Amino acid sequence: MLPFLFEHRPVLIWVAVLSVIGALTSLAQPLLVAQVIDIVEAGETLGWIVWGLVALVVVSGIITGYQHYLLQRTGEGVVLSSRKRLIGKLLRLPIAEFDTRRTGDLVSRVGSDTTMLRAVLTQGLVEAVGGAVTFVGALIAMLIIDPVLLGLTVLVVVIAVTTVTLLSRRVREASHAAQEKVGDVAASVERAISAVRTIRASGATEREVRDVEVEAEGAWTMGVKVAKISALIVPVAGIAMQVSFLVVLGVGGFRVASGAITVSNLVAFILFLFMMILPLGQAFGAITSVNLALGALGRIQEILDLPDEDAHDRELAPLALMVGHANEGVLPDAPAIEFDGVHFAYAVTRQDPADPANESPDEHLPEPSVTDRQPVLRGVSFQVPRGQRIALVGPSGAGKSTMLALIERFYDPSVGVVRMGGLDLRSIDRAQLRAQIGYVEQDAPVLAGSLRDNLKLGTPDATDAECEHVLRAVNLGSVLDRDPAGLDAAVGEDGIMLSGGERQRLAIARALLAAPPILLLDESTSSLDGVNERMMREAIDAVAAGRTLIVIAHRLSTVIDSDRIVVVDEGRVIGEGTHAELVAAVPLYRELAAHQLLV
Ligand SMILES: Nc1ncnc2c1ncn2[C@@H]1O[C@H](COP(=O)(O)OP(=O)(O)OP(=O)(O)O)[C@@H](O)[C@H]1O
Repeated sequence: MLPFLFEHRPVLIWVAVLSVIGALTSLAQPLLVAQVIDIVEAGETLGWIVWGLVALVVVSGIITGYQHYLLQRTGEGVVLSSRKRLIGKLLRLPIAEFDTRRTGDLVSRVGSDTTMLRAVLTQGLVEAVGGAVTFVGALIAMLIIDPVLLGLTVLVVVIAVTTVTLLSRRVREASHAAQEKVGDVAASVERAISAVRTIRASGATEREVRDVEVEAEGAWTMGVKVAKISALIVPVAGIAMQVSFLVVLGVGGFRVASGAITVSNLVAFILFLFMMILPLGQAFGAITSVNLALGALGRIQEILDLPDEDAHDRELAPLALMVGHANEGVLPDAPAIEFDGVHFAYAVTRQDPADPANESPDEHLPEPSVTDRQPVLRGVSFQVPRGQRIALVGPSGAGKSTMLALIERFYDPSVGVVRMGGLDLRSIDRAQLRAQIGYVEQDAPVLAGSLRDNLKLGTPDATDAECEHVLRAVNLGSVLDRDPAGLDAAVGEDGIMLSGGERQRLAIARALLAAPPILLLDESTSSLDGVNERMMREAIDAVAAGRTLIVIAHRLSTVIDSDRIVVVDEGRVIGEGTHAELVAAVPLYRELAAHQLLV
C-alpha cells in the first residue's frame, strides 16, 4: 500500500498533526471539567472557564470534520492513482494477455478493486494517529500509578492482539477470494451482454441469467466468509476489554486491601484503562478494513506486475539500439515484408489450477497444465516485394490472420524471423513499425462514437476534408450523406448502426487516412453480397495505389488480379503464383476456385 499512500505524504502528515491536536483537545476536556467542579464546589463564579470549555468542544468538532474530509479526499486520490496506473498498464499489456484474461474481470479490477483501497484511509488511518497518542499517554500514566496492574493488563492485550493479527491474515485472503468472485460476476455479465442478440435468439436468456446468478451467489458466499472471519475479531476485542477490566478490578481490589495502592489511584487506573482500550477497539476495526483493502490490492498488483508489451524489447533486440530508428528506406532493395522459416504457436490456457473450482476430483490424474502450445504456423517463408499486391488464401484456420498479427508484432515468432525492409521486426521500435503499417482486422472493429472519432483514431490531426475524401474513396459517401450530422454521425456501440460491409470499409478508410506504405487487410468473411463485394473491390483498388498491400481474401474474386497469391494450408505455404499458375499447379487452390465458380 505504501507507494500509493506515499504520493499523499503532505496531506497525511497534516492529518496526523490534526489527529494529535484532536487527541490533546479531548484529553484537556476532563481537566477543564475537573476545574469547573472545583470552582462550583468553592462557590466561586465560573467566568472564562465555561467559554474555554465550549471553545474546546467546538474546536475539536471542527478538527474532526476537517480531518474526515481530508481523509475522504485523499482516499479518492489513492483510488484515482491506482486506477490511472491500472489503466495505463492494461492498455499496454501484451496482446497475448487479452487472449487468456476475461474482459469483465479486468474491468472489475479497475472499477471495484480500486474502490476498496479507499477504506484504508477513511476507516483505517482516521483514528490511528490520535488513537496512538491516547494509547501511549494512558499507558505511561498507568505505568506511573501501578506497574503490576499494568503488566497484567498488557498480558491480556497482547493475547488479544496476537489473535486478531492471526485472524487478519485470513480476512485478507478471504477478501482477495471475494474480489476474485466479483471479477467472475463482471466477466460473466460482460460475456452475456456482448452476445445478447445471440442469447435472445437462442432462447438462452433464462439459462444465462441463472449462470450469472450462480456467479453472483459465489461472490455472496465469499462475502459471507469475510463477514464470519471479521465477526470473530469483534468479540475478541470485546472479551479482551472485559477480561482486562475484571482482572484490574479483582487484582486492584486485592492490592487496595493490602495497602499497595489507594482507592483513588485504582479509580484513575481504571479510567486510563478505558482510554487505552477504546483506540485498541478502533484499531481492531481498522485491521479488518485494511486487510479487506489489501485483498483487493493483491488483484491490482497482479496486473501492475505484468510486463508491458515492449518490456523485453531491449533483451530481444540489441540491434534496435544500434539502428536507432528504422523505416522502409534503410535497405532499399529488400522486400517490404518477408517471412523466413516462421514457426508460431499460441499459448492456450487450458485450466487454472489456482481456481479451486477446477480442482481435479481424481487425485491420481496429472496436474492440469496451465498452457499448452498449439502450432499454428509451421515454417512459413514468402516475400512481399515493395509496391505489390499480395493475396493470402487458404481454408479457414490455416493461419492467415495469425500471419498478419505477426507482422503487427502482436506476437513474436517462436522460430524464424519476420522482416520489414530487410530488418528483423524485433529490431524496430514498435511504434515506428506500426506507423508504417495500416491494419484492418477481419471483424473490422468500430469504436462507439462518431464517424470522425473512428477515422481519426490513428491520425488525430486529419482535417474534415481529408476524412470526407477517404470515406468517398471507400464508397462510404452514402453513409456521410444520409445523416445530416455528417462526420459527427454516431456509429453506435460496436458500430451497430452500420452494416457489416460498411464497418469493414470504415476500417479501411481509417487505415487509409494514415497513408501507411504497407496495408494489411483481413477481408471480412461476411457482408459480401454482390453490391458490397463490388464496393469492396473498388475500395481495395483505391488503397492499393502506391502502396504494398497484403490482403487475406475469402472470396477469390476480390484478389484474382493480385500480383501474386500465396496459398496457405495448415500453417504452411503450399503454393505461390498468379491465379492462372495456381489453378494449374495447386489442387487445393483449384478446388477453392472451382467452389467459387472461377474456373
Ligand atoms: N488468439 C488466439 N489464441 C489461441 N489460438 C488462436 C488465436 N487466434 C487464432 N488461433 C488459432 O490459430 C489457428 C489459425 O487461426 P487464424 O485466425 O490465423 O486462421 P485464418 O486462416 O485466418 O482463418 P479464417 O480464414 O477463418 O480467418 C486457428 O486454429 C485458431 O483456432
